[in-house]
Amino acid sequence: MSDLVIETTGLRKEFRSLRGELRVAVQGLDLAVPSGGGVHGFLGPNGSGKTTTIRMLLGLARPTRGTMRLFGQPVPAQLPQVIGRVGAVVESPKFSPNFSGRRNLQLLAGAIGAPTASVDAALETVKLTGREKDRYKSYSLGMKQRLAIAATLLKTPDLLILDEPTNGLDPAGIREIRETIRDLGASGVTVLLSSHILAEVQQVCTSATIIGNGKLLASGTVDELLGSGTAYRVVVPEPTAAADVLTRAGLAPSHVDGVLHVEAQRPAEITQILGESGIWLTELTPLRADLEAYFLQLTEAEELGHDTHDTTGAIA
Ligand SMILES: Nc1ncnc2c1ncn2[C@@H]1O[C@H](COP(=O)(O)OP(=O)(O)OP(=O)(O)O)[C@@H](O)[C@H]1O
Repeated sequence: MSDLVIETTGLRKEFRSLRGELRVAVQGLDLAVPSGGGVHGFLGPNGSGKTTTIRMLLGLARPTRGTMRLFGQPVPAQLPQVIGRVGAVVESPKFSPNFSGRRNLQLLAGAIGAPTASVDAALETVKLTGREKDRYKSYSLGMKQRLAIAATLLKTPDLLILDEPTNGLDPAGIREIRETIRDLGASGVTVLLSSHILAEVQQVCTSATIIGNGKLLASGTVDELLGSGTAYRVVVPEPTAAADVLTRAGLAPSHVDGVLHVEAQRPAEITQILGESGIWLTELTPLRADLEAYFLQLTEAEELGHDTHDTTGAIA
């Protein structure tokens, strides 16, 4: 039994333009999203292939090549077996503008055979309680987006796929959606959150996959992604002794006012080397401030190396 909710191997999608040109939206993508709840970021610049990947996973587009699994089941072949466990907001859902948010959800619940109680529970989860009796057309964009998420919750999904859910929202709307997504992830639902906004992934996600030009660039927990190959500020009681130990282990640090700056793949490398010599850290801080530098570094490298005839991505 696979412990991955989403798994793609060598996934590829080609489009042919009206002029007959080949456009490769997704190029051999291996995506692995672990089960067990939490929010997994699917991060990439505009046009990097996120929506196309999601559409293929949901059976809305056919892959050119590659395999996909949801809950260990091959899709699209077994999609009918697993789709009941998946909620998705890919494009704006069609709600009746003159009905209230609650009435819209009641109709939907009736159509899919969900219990009436699930409507109020879903409204509460997305914090629309209090506004649920207002007409849909009076809702702000953020409220409409939260109602769309509520609609997916009626069938209590194990996996929720949200494609750029904060697009077009004002700062208050963005904050509310992010809180809702974080709460859902914490409640045990696995959420795939596609985004081109680095700060969003950093704030909301526990793990992430970064893509550029339809290709995998990096994947891991947000901490791992931040900690990968970075420089650290290391404070120890005896910096000279610590510098000797680190130098002997191949991580020659530089001294800055009694503080060491050390390049390492992972922070654990530094703690282990020093700990084994009986040197205990007072402080260990990544010097790179956020995911942004890492993301730009990855996507710029990809942009420089990519074949312009074969890809269509651009740096956001
Ligand atoms: N139906 C289609 N026909 C032709 N090209 C397409 C089609 N759908 C997507 N593409 C192209 O594939 C590439 C990837 O698009 P996609 O929408 O998957 O990217 P994205 O990462 O979701 O971008 P965004 O953040 O802008 O939504 C783009 O260059 C897009 O123009």
